Amino acid sequence: ILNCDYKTNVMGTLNMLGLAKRIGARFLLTSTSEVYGDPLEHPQKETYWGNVNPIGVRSCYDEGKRTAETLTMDYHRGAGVECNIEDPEFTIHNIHMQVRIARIFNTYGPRMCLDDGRVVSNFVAQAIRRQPMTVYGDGKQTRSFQYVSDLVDGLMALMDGEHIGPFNLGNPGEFTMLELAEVVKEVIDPSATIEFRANTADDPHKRKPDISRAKELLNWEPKVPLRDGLPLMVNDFRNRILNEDEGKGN
Ligand SMILES: O=c1ccn([C@@H]2O[C@H](COP(=O)(O)OP(=O)(O)O[C@H]3OC[C@@H](O)[C@H](O)[C@H]3O)[C@@H](O)[C@H]2O)c(=O)[nH]1
Repeated sequence: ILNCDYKTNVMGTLNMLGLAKRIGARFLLTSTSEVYGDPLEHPQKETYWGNVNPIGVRSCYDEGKRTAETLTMDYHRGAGVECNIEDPEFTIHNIHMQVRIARIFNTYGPRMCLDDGRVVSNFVAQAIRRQPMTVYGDGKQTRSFQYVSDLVDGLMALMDGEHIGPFNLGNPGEFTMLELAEVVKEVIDPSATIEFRANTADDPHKRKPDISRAKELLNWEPKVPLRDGLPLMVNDFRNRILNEDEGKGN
């Protein structure tokens, strides 16, 4: 049985590349900072090949996205070659597809799933519900959090521009999980508490995008720092959690 991540990222990408090739569409691959694995280079540039465990519990996602990048570049270079051996002329159509690749770093914002398990949505929902924020491991691992509207601007600049990528799309503002919990406390509830839990295997120790390439070639950089973006997400989460509670008759 194949893990869903692998099916989506490999077979899904292959199906969509085939469709894009058939209809002549420009193809956007929303790849991920996870292609860098537990990085030995910091911050991460697009030229870094990464440090991914090929047989670990996150491998289906990480390697699935890495394979998706490989397939996308192969289709771009014309590996989606079409030949017909029954054709006496034996014609070969070497089709070079228009592709774009974004490596998306941790992103947050309104309308995220309340319970998808990601750290920003977990901490915000927990603090609003007056539950302890669950910090995995020692909380000293870092991530760099991008507000959703910055990501959308970056993706549009990428699709409208002439460069293939890959491009890192992320906010270089880097926080430990303990620092993130402090910001959530400031914004939602100064009396919020934290609770330590075991971390998942192969969790990257640090992550921060080098966005020089996107700045130079896409003329893009994020505008919304965490302390400005978080309150916008909190309003939306408060409303939805309140509606949920009312729905239960609480
Ligand atoms: O409740 C939580 C959840 C998570 N964490 C920690 O927070 C960090 C970030 O975890 P997340 O699950 O939010 O995000 P990850 O960095 O693992 O992957 C994320 O970034 C790249 C995207 O492609 C992935 O889809 C996205 O989930 C990890 O170190 C994790 O251990 C907590 O401390 N508490």
